[in-house]
Amino acid sequence: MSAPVFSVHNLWKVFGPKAKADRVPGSDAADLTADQLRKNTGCTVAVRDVSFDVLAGEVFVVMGLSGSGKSTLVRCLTRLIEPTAGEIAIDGEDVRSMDRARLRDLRRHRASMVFQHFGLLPHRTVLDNVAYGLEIQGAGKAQRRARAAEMVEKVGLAGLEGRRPGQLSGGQQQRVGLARALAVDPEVLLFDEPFSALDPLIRRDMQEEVVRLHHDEGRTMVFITHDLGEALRIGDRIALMRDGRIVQCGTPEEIVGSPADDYVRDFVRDVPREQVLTVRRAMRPADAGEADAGPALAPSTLVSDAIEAVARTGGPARVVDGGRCLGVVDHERLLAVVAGLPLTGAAA
Ligand SMILES: Nc1ncnc2c1ncn2[C@@H]1O[C@H](COP(=O)(O)OP(=O)(O)OP(=O)(O)O)[C@@H](O)[C@H]1O
Repeated sequence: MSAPVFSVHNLWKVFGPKAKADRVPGSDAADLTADQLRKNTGCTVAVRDVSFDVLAGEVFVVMGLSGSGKSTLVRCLTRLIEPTAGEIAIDGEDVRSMDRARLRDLRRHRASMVFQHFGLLPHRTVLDNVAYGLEIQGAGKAQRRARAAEMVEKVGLAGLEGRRPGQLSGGQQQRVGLARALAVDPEVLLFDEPFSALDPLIRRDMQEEVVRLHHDEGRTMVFITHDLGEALRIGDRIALMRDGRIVQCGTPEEIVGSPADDYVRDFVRDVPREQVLTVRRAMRPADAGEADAGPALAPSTLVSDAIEAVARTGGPARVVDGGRCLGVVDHERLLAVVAGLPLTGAAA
């Protein structure tokens, strides 16, 4: 397992008069309903006793309905919003005790944010917009133009360097925002619902772009979305938030295959399970003779692909890893996944 980049422990953010807000974490007041707390103290709990790690090289998605606390949580990571209580570390360094200079360095070099509203400078060209972050960092002109040109190419905007943001589509503008964040080569990219203003096709395009960039570079990413489909497509792990809490944190397969409670179960109810769950989860132990016959599938094969293999041959398929048969999937197991039935007697 890789090392954590961000490590968050018992984090709280309570909005409201500071003297009152500071007393809420861990107190009885924290258990009041949102309405009662607001009436009694003027405070709102946006993030409530949250702990998680973001591991090096992963896409960590923070998902939840509007108002669940996603933006507040992610803004707390670099103290764009000051946390009320708890601990945050980046590469083991305490973020809450950083002074202004160190914080500036954190935001400029180590954890850059890509916002939903791209924040592009309207009178500057694409190239100059991309170079902007480097300019703030104090890089020389030749160096920043060369680096910006490389990033423009990387996000698929080659040829449009000289345009102004107003001459670009929404998707292209978002690519400029992405290139600008990448140009400073941050350790972590933080995305706050970057694609929610885009139409669905362009949005899909940008999701693929993020996944591609991630595969090419292995850069750590924290990605906020309220769209479950988006979370499942791009997330290595997903933290699902509700009322400021993380109700479940896990891989898409864990969230869809083993929802932690009724809220999560309801949230993922309409997900096509066969497109998220793998045969590793669906398989059962092989009976005598089954370990040597039938098509072989890697454990990471999606159930939807396994259905095709099993339908074609008529018999069970083997789940094979490094030459070893881990178990088998047959019609019954695969149908149980599609139907959302519990998988009893799993092989692993
Ligand atoms: N500056 C603020 N002052 C008071 N309350 C706030 C402030 N910012 C956010 N909140 C409240 O904190 C809670 C969490 O808000 P937040 O914006 O983090 O949610 P979100 O999940 O990002 O929502 P969305 O998807 O709509 O952006 C909400 O109840 C919100 O009203």
